[in-house]
Amino acid sequence: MKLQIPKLPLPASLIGSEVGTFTEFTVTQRMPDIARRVIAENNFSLNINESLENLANQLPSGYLLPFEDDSGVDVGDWKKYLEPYKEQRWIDIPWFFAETYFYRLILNITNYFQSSEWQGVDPFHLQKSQGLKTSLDAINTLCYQVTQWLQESEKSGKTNQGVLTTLLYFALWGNRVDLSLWSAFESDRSNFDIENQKAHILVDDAGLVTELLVTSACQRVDFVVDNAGFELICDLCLVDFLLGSGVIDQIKLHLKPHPTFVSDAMIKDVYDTVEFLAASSHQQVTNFAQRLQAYIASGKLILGDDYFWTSPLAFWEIPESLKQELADADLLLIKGDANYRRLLGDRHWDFTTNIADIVCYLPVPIVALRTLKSEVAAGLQPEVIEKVSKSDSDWLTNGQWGVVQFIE
Ligand SMILES: O=P(O)(O)OC[C@H]1O[C@](O)(CO)[C@@H](O)[C@@H]1O
Repeated sequence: MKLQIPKLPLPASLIGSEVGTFTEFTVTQRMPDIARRVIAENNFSLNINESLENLANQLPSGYLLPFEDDSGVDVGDWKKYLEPYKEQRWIDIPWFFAETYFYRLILNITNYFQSSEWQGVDPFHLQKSQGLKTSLDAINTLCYQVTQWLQESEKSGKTNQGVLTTLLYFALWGNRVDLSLWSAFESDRSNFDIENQKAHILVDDAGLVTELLVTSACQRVDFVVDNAGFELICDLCLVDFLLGSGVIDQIKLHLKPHPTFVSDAMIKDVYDTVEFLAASSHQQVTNFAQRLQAYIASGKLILGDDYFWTSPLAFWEIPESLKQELADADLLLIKGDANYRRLLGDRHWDFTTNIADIVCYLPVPIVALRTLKSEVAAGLQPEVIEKVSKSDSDWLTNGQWGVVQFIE
């Protein structure tokens, strides 16, 4: 029988008061910057902006701000989550809690849930839409490429495992902080530098994943989605190929129920993205949008959200109903750094810990596609750690290194 929690004793959580860490830098500097960017990029009232500024000021050394009832359906849950941390400083509580609460508090302050002129206003809308506009060339190229791959697979009557691997890599690198690795691809699509991509992957189980998809009778794959923007496009290309080539019958995307972590995708972001693609002047892009619309209309592509995904809970604290739903899938694809942190409970595991001894609580095989943007990891070989840390002192947080980790 599957365990409900990690097999190993839990190490300490990452917290903001760990001097000199990226965690400290995030809580004391990056999060205040994000709060101030919300002020700059929106037209909220003076009152709201003052409260956001107050939040920004409190983060480096101040105490958690109280949570006012704002008619969000998760208010009762948050009151419970907050109980153990009352009257504590932001830098003294677990980092994952601090971040999820911070984003929820921004919505609380900006009246996201309350009936007011700001109800439903996504404070990160500008950044999400810019993410799409700045990657137009890469989107065109990628859509063209996927269409070709689909045609080839239709002609040959079989699925090219190499193509699937490449699409998994796209889904992985779509999560990078910058798109510099794409430059070769953009200028010459036949010259997409797979070798260079591979050299930056610290654990690469892509072969195991494509083998599972192609050779076993996989019918449904679920994605725990991360960011809107270019990353979501890469994910949707993988979705398109899996459904269009008939490898998989059904895919469910698990999305966030409200704005969080700046660019995390919600159901409305998927629809906005499809609309954006449908308005393109390039036929390969509009065709891609039409295929996505058809998958959604036929129920081959399902979009769902759940408040667990915006909660401060570790992955093993997943509600039973959602866990049962994930059990319907043959493979769970987990995207991005924050979801990976949730998988590991955002704790100080030794980086060489067998990841299967931590993530032993899910009812389905999973693959984590994650570029490293935090000091959390497991399942790395000691020689890999030695090599990468010698070549890049910021390897844990600069988003230039990735993992494709499969756990059965
Ligand atoms: O979009 P991703 O890959 O989940 O990255 C978000 C991550 O980035 C960070 O903001 C750090 O850069 C973390 O707080 C978080 O884990």
